[in-house]
Amino acid sequence: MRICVFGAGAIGGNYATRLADAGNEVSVVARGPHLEAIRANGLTLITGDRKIVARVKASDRPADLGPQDVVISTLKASGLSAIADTVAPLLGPGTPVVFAQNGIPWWYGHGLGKERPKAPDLSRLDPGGALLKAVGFDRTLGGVITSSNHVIEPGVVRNISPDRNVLWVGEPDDRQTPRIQKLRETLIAAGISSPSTTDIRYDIWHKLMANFTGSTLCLILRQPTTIQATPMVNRLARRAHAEALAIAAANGVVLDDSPEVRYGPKRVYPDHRPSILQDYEGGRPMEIEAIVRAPLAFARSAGLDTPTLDAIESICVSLAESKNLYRS
Ligand SMILES: NC(=O)C1=CN([C@@H]2O[C@H](COP(=O)(O)OP(=O)(O)OC[C@H]3O[C@@H](n4cnc5c(N)ncnc54)[C@H](OP(=O)(O)O)[C@@H]3O)[C@@H](O)[C@H]2O)C=CC1
Ligand SMILES: CC(C)(CO)C(=O)C(=O)O
Repeated sequence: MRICVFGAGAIGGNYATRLADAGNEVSVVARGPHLEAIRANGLTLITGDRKIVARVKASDRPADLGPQDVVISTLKASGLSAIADTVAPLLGPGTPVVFAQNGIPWWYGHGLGKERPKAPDLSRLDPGGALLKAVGFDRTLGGVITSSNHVIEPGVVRNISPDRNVLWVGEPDDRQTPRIQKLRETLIAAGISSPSTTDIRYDIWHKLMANFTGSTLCLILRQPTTIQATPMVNRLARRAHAEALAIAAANGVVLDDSPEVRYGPKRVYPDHRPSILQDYEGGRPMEIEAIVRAPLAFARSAGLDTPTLDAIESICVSLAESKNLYRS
């Protein structure tokens, strides 16, 4: 399969290396020293005691890479304008674009079943409707990630969750189409788990519980995910979690996500600095809109009180704005 991974950083580097190693014709859109290193030495993934090196075509100009069977965007939600501006040369007549990311995606309101309330205004996730114009809903596929990765030096990605390396993919209206089936088979053959899903929004909200109620606290405390093992922080995470569950439920997504499993004593905390904290520390634009503010827009449209999450929101926004990494 001809696959372009657009934004092959921590997550995309992991997926691109595995997909290339499995025999697909993989190209990547990357930039800066990371791009130079990929061109010089290939893309390297270190996972457990394995080291996989893949030679992939790499460019910062999608026009160099040509039409694809599928494009997988692993850009930050805050960086998706790159897709809007430059994706066109990667698109053949039927090329789908998977938006693999954390948080509420820009297309969430499209394909929403009638049994669920209308989504709130999410236009800040796609300013000016640029993604809609450049990609369109027909090509759009959702992608939900569970995998912990860091770019440890240009061209080299370390995966610290070798047993959890998942990419759920789904149509916005949850139809089980041949293109979803084929994509899942391709991912699975490359060692990326891709369970079938009949409700991609369930997976979006389920993953969001980790980022909205846990990564945000790591950001505030500038600590890895292990902070949730501290009793007082753990109580705060549980309060945030209860509010977030209520937001999802009010929007028709009833999650099977018990606080005991997510924040209970049996939980094993990987020593991972969540990507939103990595961005803050690295001075990169932060996914505040998709991970914090959009979910709270759902709370407001449902008339819910969310005092804990409101406090978390105000601190996260203030931190991000203080470094110019987000603008309200
Ligand atoms: N990292 C993790 O462990 C996890 C991340 N996620 C989610 O996955 C998504 C991707 O995150 P992650 O992989 O960490 O992000 P990264 O920043 O590591 O990867 C994105 C890559 O895209 C590059 N890029 C951005 N804009 C362009 C452009 N215009 N042209 C070429 N390259 C570009 C970035 O380059 P540059 O560095 O120069 O900006 C970077 O290398 C996010 O939604 C994140 O929340 C989900 C689970 C875990
Ligand atoms: C949940 C977590 C922390 C790891 O998968 C993540 O999504 C991130 O780093 O953004």
